[in-house]
Amino acid sequence: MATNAATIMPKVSALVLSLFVDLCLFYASDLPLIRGVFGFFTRLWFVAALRFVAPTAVTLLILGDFKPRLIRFTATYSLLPAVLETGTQVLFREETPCVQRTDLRCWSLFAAASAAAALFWEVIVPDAEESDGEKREKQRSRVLFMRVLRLFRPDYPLLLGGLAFLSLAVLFEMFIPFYTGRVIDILGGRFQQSDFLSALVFMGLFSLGSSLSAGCRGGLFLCGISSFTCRMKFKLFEVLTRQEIKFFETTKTGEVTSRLSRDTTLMGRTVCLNVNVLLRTFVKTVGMISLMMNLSWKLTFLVLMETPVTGLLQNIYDTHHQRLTLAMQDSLALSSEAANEVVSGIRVIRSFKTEKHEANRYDDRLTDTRALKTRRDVVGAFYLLARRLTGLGMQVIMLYYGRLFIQSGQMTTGSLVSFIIYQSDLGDNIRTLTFIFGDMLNSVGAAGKVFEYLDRKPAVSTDGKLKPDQLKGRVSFQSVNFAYSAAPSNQSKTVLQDFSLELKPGQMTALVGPSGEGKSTCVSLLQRFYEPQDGEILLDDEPLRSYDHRFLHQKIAVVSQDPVLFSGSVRDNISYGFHGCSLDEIQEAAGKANAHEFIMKLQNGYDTEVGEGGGQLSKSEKQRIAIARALVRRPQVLVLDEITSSLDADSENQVQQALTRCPDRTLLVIAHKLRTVEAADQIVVMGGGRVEERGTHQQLMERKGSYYRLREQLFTENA
Ligand SMILES: Nc1ncnc2c1ncn2[C@@H]1O[C@H](COP(=O)(O)OP(=O)(O)OP(=O)(O)O)[C@@H](O)[C@H]1O
Repeated sequence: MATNAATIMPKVSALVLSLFVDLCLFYASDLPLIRGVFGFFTRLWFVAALRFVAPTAVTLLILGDFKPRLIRFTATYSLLPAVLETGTQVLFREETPCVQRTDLRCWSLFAAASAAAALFWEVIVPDAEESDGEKREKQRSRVLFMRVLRLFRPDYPLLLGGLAFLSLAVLFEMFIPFYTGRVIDILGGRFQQSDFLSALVFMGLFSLGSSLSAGCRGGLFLCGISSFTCRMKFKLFEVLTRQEIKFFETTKTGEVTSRLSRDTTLMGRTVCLNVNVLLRTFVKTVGMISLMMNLSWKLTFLVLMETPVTGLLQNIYDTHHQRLTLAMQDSLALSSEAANEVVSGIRVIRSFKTEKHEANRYDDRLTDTRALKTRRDVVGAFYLLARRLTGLGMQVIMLYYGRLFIQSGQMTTGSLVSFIIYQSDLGDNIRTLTFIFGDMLNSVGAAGKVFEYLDRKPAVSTDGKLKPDQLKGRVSFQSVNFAYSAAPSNQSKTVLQDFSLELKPGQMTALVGPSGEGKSTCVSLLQRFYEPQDGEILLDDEPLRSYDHRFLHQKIAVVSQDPVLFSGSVRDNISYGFHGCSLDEIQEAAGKANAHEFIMKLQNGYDTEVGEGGGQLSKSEKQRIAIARALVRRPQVLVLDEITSSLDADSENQVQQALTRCPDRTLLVIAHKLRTVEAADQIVVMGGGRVEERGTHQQLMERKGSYYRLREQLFTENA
């Protein structure tokens, strides 16, 4: 109860005080002193402004804020008398009874009319109550917009040039209708050759100036936008390549490529073009209104009355259009995602013969997009119809009064023609000005997506600095716990549990265990693709994360079971990421990997192109190039993850020999071939995310533990 009173009292006080102030002003406006000082129209509009400002100030002082609906009501209420009087004077050359004496009935009438108008507005276009979230969203849009503008900084000279030409183009353009009117007047009145010629020359000059400036403006803006887009694409690509592996596993390829190609382009274009449109429209509108006022201020006021109606139409249209456009963008993204999936998985699709199914799936998504597009177009068509009808109605009224003004000698035919040409553009310009700011903020949606990636800090940091001159290569996993997803909501199981392992320099360790026990996960952790949730992985007693990223990957080299090659020559692929190595070093590494011979038989030897993803080579050849790529950096720790599965016995022997020839290197091998594992100095059997057994082949066989029991399951060839 007490709380209610506490909230109601300030509101009642604000209302009473505002009414009091307003009534004082209402009566004061009729004082002889005021009438004596101001002219008729000046007094009307001055009092209107005071009657808007005073109650607003009172309410603000008492309540501390001013709701939009209250602003609308106060504006209508204070301006209505001035608009009515001006309109009556202009159109009928009479005064209303209300202006002749201050009458409380007039005051009540205006108050009631404004209340009715405000009520009508509330019912037709109610204020969307802005939640905190929406306010934050708007604030965020503003910040994003300013950030995009700041990123344009290197292109400011181009943009400023564009703006200068923009202003020139608009100014020149504005004078063309004026001279059109003059030509008509000259033709319709007493024809004067010199006047006619000078009007034509000016018209021609202004047209030429406007076209040239518009061309330069467009060119400079487009250059600015394309330079910005290139910069953004590069920046984004750089940031993307630094992200951790998990990011790529959880983010769809379509989404990443769409940000790189579509959103970066959209971001520069929409923001830049919106600023362009805003400035152009502003300059044009101000210029047009002044020229129109010059031709006939009465007609200008009449024309401006159309603005609230078109504003309302635009508001309704924008709300629906934006909603449908967003839905369409999402739907388009889904379609391109479906297409991407098909292209990348075409082999699987072919082998399962699901081409028809995939085509239907794509078609379904296209149908959704089309339905949304149709709805958006229908809304657009209705809006266009309503806008045309309003415009047409206004033109009829304008022509009617224009004729009256010509008859009474207040205008010439030429001025009316000029006026009509200006008017045809004015509505569009005012509409654009009213809504462009909102549009500008909405257009940063794409920028928001790009910034989301640009600001993303990789979960696995790569800012270690350690680069020792000497590295022994001792690796130890110390009580490592790891799950692919650490989020409690995610049901992903723990892959490594209290896992400890020591890899010594000069020793070969074989990691064996049933499928899915976490062998490859150990390798991924060693490469720092992921960070363990608990425990530590040390290299020469220092945590892996403290090493310089490039140094670490040079010292720990991994050859995986499914190596990836990039398009380029064999030589490029072997020296990939290890710039400055000589052909001799490359050939030496290729020799150790048993690849030199087959490379020399290729058409261009080491300069032969391997095709996209190494598609022109066999699996074994790709594998051997990948081994050479690892060996060329002379790594201290070498990891071979099931490489022997795709090598023939001959290659396997050669590689094995080459690897054992380097006595200081730490070697970790994951293999399913007993022949490979037998040679290891230590065999580690994994089970349940832990080390179950360790020892040499001989020791483990004698122990008759899990290694002995599982050997049928562990190795592809029989023991
Ligand atoms: N990127 C990943 N995201 C989530 N889970 C994964 C990921 N990679 C592997 N796993 C899961 O982690 C577990 C261990 O996988 P890992 O590939 O390390 O086993 P593995 O012992 O090397 O198996 P294999 O001998 O078949 O290669 C499996 O249950 C697997 O499903």
